[in-house]
Amino acid sequence: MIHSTAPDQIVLSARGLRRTYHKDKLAVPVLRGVDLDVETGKVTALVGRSGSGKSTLMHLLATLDRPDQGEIYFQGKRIDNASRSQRDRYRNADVGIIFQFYHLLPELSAIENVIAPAMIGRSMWNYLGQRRQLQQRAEAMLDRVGLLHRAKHRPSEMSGGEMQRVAIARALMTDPKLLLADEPTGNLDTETGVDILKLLSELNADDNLSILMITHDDEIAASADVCLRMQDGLLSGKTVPRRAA
Ligand SMILES: Nc1ncnc2c1ncn2[C@@H]1O[C@H](COP(=O)(O)OP(=O)(O)OP(=O)(O)O)[C@@H](O)[C@H]1O
Repeated sequence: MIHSTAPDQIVLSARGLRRTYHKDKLAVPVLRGVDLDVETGKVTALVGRSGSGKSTLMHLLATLDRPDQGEIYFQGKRIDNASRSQRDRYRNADVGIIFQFYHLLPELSAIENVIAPAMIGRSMWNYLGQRRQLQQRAEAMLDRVGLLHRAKHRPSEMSGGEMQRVAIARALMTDPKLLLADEPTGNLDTETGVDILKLLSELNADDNLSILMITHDDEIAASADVCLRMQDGLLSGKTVPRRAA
């Protein structure tokens, strides 16, 4: 165990996670027994050299992939072996997920992209009944990320920073407790990256949103509350003082 924090102060935890990829009869053990505690209300950075398994771990934590061994708990409840519908609920509502390359749908406007995941699993009638509420919520989230004026723009008409803001607004639609971010500034210039980090920091401070963020950037890692390092398929962690903005 990395921290000796009380369970209600841990939003997400993992014990003994193992994941081995198999390619051309070759076994590539990537995670060799990862223990992890993500503290509630904190920004946690996940660092490590390229290929060390950060994205593999993030995929397991997001239930986009399953571990070969080990357990994952969200707010004390086991999720890695939960039913498909429980895992869908966790992935679609309990956590928000953002990626380096935004993963927006190119044919949809910003606001349609923000609303789109809310349509998954709803019948058309159910969606139509709640359309006004979803629209209002999406507008509020776009406003929260400073992008309401771009609501009708498509991704091709937006900058990288703007697209990442749309992705963040989309992730916030369900009022998640935890944001999982895989290199959220990795595709942005330094200045835009700083703006996105400021926004994430505000969401953490104002809305008590817990954040787990993969980063290659030492400065970003140093600005987090906790920094976890992936090395040789295992995690080591330390708490760092958050630098004054
Ligand atoms: N589907 C897969 N099949 C086989 N090997 C894979 C697969 N996905 C990842 N790997 C291998 O697993 C290792 C870890 O990959 P992963 O993407 O988790 O690393 P990372 O730390 O996120 O790297 P980066 O910082 O470059 O994004 C790498 O050696 C990669 O080649």
